[in-house]
Amino acid sequence: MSLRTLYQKLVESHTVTRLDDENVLLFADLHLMNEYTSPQAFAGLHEQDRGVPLPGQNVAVVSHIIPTRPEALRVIADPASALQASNLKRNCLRHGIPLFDTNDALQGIEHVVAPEHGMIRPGMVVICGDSHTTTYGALGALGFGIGTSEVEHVLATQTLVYRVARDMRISVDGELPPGTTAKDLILMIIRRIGAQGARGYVVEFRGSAIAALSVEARFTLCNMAVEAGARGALIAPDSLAIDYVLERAADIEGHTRERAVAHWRGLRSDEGAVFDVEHYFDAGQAAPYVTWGTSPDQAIPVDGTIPDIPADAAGRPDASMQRALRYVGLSSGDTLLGLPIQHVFIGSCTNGRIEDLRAVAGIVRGRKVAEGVRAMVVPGSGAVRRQAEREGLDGVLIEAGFEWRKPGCSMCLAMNDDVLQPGQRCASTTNRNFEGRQGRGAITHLMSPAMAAAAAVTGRITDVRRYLAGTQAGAQ
Ligand SMILES: CC(C)[C@H](C(=O)O)[C@@H](O)C(=O)O
Ligand code: SF4
Repeated sequence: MSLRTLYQKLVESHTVTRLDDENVLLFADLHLMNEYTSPQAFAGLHEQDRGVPLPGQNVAVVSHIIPTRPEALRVIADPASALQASNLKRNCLRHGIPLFDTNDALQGIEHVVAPEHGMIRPGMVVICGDSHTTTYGALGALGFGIGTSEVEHVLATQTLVYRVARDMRISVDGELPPGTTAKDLILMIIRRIGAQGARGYVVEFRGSAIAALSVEARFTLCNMAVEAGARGALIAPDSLAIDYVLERAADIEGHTRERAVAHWRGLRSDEGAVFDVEHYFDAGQAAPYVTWGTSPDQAIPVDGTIPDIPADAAGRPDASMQRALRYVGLSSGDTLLGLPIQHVFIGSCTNGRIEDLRAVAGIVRGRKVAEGVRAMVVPGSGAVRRQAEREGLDGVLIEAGFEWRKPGCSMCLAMNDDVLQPGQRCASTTNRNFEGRQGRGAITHLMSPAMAAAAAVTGRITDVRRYLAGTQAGAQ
């Protein structure tokens, strides 16, 4: 038998039938939904009088449009958004689909909620009408985003017409230097391969630096693989990933557990399997990365400078880079160190988990949010929020001057009440810095939670390494 990659194995084990040279009908073990990309899908389903054959293999959340102010009862003020949420509820009730509704204690962002309840298991295919479904590769599950019409197909059949991707392997060896995280690593990778660098590929991450990452850090990495255009991300499940799942999947016991673990341990690319493209990185080269522009690949080490504008053969300067620089109010040669920010946002499916909040609390403990800066922490889910409160992190953050919010997508994208004003500059732990992403005319600088925390207390983009005990590195 020919040697196969983990990706090929997952596709093969979920192929109901091969449709042609490029496409298969793929079975989805789990289909996640949000209020934003599901309404038309349900409407289409109902028009054709179809049902949902496997409602228990679907789960829905309300996350994008909800307010995150810490009121006891959250009420969605915008009528169109309120309708999306009530439609989702009605549709879920009608079909018996489990829902994490606006005011449920465990509500949150889909990509934070699903893994923390043990719903994501190695070897699964997980589909969702949301691009950051690649997150689940951290547990050895093939996750990817789809469009609304495809959501309808998955609801009706639990399958999808799927064009098989090519295989890319990204090997990362070496050790992440102090003060750097998985966020810095993925920003470094995206910067090198480009925002379209993995387009058409599913990326398998491997190497000693990947093995050393916590499961939550792996979520961050796989979450942002889509920002390099990847159609999926995978990390072969090791004992760390398997333990993470077992701790949360209460239904897997006894004999089933043994069989599951044996199966999960075998989920890896065959030795010698061929990848269409390979990239190699040294984690030791990572530094705290910050984006300067309007695409996630426009990133530099915090103590670096914004590159020159490249020109084509005829000497014409790159128009998209010119436009990005104009939008963010910066120039080639500028450094980001010391750049004043007005807002700090900690949260999202990239960096809204408990380890992220611990990292933030670690920096801001005993310090204050700088004068004139508005800083908020929006936990990725109710469970994260509760855990943080159990650890007293909320107290540390509130004492420092942060707003302690309820879970949701919040300021990751301006689709709810949390929106920046034009011209405001935000240090953000999210995944996209597109024009207007956090509010019309607002400027987003992507960075790690620790870096965003450092920006909060200084009011400027700051090298977090200056806060590491016993070092002067990066001192401004
Ligand atoms: C709203 C949704 C379709 C979108 C996505 O697909 O990712 C959003 O979550 C985002 O992060 O831009
Ligand atoms: S937190 Fe941001 S990236 Fe994640 S699902 Fe919500 S809007 Fe998309």
